[in-house]
Amino acid sequence: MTNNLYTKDLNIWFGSKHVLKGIDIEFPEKKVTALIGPSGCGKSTLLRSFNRMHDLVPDARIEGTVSIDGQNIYEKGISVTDIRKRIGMVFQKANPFPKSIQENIAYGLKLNNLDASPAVIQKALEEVYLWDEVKDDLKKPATRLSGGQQQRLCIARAVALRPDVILMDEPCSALDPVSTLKIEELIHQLKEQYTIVIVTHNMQQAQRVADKTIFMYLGEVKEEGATYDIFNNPQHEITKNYISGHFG
Ligand SMILES: Nc1ncnc2c1ncn2[C@@H]1O[C@H](COP(=O)(O)OP(=O)(O)OP(=O)(O)O)[C@@H](O)[C@H]1O
Repeated sequence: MTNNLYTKDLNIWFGSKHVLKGIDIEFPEKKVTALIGPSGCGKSTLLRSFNRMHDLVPDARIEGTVSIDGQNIYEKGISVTDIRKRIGMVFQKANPFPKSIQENIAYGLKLNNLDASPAVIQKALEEVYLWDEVKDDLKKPATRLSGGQQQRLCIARAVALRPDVILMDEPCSALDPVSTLKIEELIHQLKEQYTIVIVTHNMQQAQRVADKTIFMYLGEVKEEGATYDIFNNPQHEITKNYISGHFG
């Protein structure tokens, strides 16, 4: 059985607005896939659908399949907590809980009845290269960390649950260039263990981090392929115009 993430004829509406139209895509395992496209084309809506973030949006309607490990995450009776354990999410703005650094990691572990021992917390912080920076401050509020450190803590929080997939919605857009570089290096390391899907407006970033790139336009997938090919040999005029910065 494969734990590949894929969608089949995925359609999403908000009220009468048809926001995602017949999305059929596959995310290669233990690779980074970038979702790019102009503002409002549906990148975040797609990303959020992968861990059922639209469940609480009253006028959202979802049809089609989002499959992980051969299982449709929208099937009746599936545990959303379990889905979110397997498909973690990191947001645009770091959102640590108003708790200590160690409690930020322990919280999700306890919620999922997993080992939340100091050794497990240390390992998660080491994986995001934060341990050395915070090991003497584990009981201090996470909100005292810098923006980049907070974002790495949020990634550690996701990693601690040993997910199959990590979703990242513009994870560097609020960060300075040095912190951005650290997150990009971290993404390179993390893909050895996790499938990563990243939404980014930054074309250089997509080229630096992504193995595969998907260009979306008006709620549809216009073009997809190896990142090098999308940026060096786009098949559609609209992709070419977008990646060369003619609109966005
Ligand atoms: N909860 C919601 N209710 C109604 N409409 C929504 C909702 N969320 C998103 N939309 C609409 O869906 C469309 C796609 O939005 P989405 O945020 O997915 O685009 P995006 O490509 O991620 O844009 P950006 O790059 O600006 O973040 C937009 O027209 C947006 O207004």
